[in-house]
Amino acid sequence: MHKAEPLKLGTRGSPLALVQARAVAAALVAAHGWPEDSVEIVPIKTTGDKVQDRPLAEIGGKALWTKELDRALLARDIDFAVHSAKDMESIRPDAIALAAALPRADVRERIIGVSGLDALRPGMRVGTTSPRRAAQLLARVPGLGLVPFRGNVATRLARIDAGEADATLLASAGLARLGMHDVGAPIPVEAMLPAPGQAIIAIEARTGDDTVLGHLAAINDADAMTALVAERAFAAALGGSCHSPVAALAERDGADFHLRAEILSTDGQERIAAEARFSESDAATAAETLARTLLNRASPALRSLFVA
Ligand SMILES: NCc1[nH]cc(CCC(=O)O)c1CC(=O)O
Repeated sequence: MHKAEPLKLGTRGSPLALVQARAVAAALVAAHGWPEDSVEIVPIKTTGDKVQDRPLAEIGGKALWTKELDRALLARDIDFAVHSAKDMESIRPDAIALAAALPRADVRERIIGVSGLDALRPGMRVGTTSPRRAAQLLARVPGLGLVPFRGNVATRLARIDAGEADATLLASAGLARLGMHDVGAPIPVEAMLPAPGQAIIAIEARTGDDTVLGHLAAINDADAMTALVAERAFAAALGGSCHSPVAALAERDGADFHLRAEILSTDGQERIAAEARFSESDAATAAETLARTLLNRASPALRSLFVA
């Protein structure tokens, strides 16, 4: 049974965020057989959207994508919030609960501007402000130039067209959701491991709001949620900031899950990778153990990028 009052879905207002919000609204309406207008999309501008000219790491990190949505959620201006899981801090307020994850899209990165990773040469310029992407690229091609490249997907593509850099990297999932299925070349995860949460749309609601949490449970994808729990527990256990180059990918493998992860120095010179197998019930503990293993193998300098 659905009440007359629509459920309010909070989202950022970027084109990608709005597509993702519509996907969540459509999934909810379909799962419950509700009328179209039973979910209202409420776009909310975040600090991350307002400040476009500086790297995220410099202006305060991932909280800038969530703060205004958190506030609206706790003030009951919205009933739940939709996020790119990749953009969420690894530690979230206790009053906010991870309610559901949509089925994961293509986890791969795509390279735009050149034919593939192998085409990159020292001295070429790649546009990115992601410490992970920068470090992964520098690990492969020392001497690569990096230019700061923020802004939404369309802006970044326009900057390549304008010659501001030779290449850039974007998540395949975001491009596909924007209808750009053929832009750039996909990079195998073996060559470039994605960010924790990449290609997962996550939904948060108020802790204890059992009505809303119950509605959202109907659209949860159990495998995506398990992967997300593992990847986020890994990132949280590392204790890094948005300056710390971290990659992690958990995937179902038969009855179990397989987690691959790596941490890198900012210049890509040091790269520590490891993997683990785990069952659904111990996603978080297995990921925390893997994080400690990686930190133990890291040099003091690399470790200092993580544990305070
Ligand atoms: N940092 C911005 C962001 N957040 C989520 C995606 C892509 C969609 C996803 O991974 O779910 C993107 C763009 C990109 O990095 O290419």
